[in-house]
Amino acid sequence: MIHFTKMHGLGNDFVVIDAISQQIALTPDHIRFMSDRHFGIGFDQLLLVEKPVSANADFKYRIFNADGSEVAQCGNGARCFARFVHDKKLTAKQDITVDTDAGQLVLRLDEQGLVTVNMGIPRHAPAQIPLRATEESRFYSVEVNDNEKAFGAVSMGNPHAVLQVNDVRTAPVAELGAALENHAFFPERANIGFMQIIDRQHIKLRVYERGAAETMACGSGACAAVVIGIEQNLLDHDVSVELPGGALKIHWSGRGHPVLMTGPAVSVFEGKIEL
Ligand SMILES: N[C@H](CCC[C@H](N)C(=O)O)C(=O)O
Repeated sequence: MIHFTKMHGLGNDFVVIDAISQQIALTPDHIRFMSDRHFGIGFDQLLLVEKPVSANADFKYRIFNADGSEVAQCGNGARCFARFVHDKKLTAKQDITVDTDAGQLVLRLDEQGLVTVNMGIPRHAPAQIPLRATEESRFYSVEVNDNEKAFGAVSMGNPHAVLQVNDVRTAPVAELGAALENHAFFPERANIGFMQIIDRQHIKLRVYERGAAETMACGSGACAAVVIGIEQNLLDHDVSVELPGGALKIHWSGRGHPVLMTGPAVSVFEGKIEL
């Protein structure tokens, strides 16, 4: 029997499991079953809370997409992680350091119940995203569905491509998102963002996520869109990102600095499942 908590960050939903007090051995098939919204529990990602790897960290944070793939970053999940370990009294710290497969994050729960995550320093080099490109560029382009598509790309610990669109409501998220997610240009696939610039401090964004399809919100996607928008000189350093599930505040001071993301994290229900 596995005890879990169902949570969400702006509608990007998660099953969160304390894998410190419970012995967990999940296969990709287990994860795909649990993520199924008809035959399982239903989630975009599954988050495991584990013992830290580094001496200075409080926990290890592991992330699995609905398709069973393990990945190294999930921004909305990081906020829920902070709320989970706080509510379960696994820590009394306000600033929580977690190890991930892409480095460390620092999570801060504030008095209003919002969580600010230091999402780390963006990676721009093609080999770090990764991309099948030799030169770094503010705009890449590939042919997809017989059309040339231009986009910015960055890693927040996971790969993101961001296209600018005139209106997110009419953007071809499902079709173009799926085609680009699996394009050969991305050796490890990619999360695909569709960004509408409102002004230099406000964007609207929809994200077709790697391994989960379109979600109500994508925290690392919001960070990636702001970084790419700043790199393309379209945005200032503090941006409100409006996603279908709600808004995130993103701050980035520029190259060599970490991205800070602030937003809510909600627990919905407790459950248990027999696999
Ligand atoms: N689909 C992402 C992981 C979840 C990211 C998203 N839920 C977030 O809030 O950052 C990937 O495969 O890299």
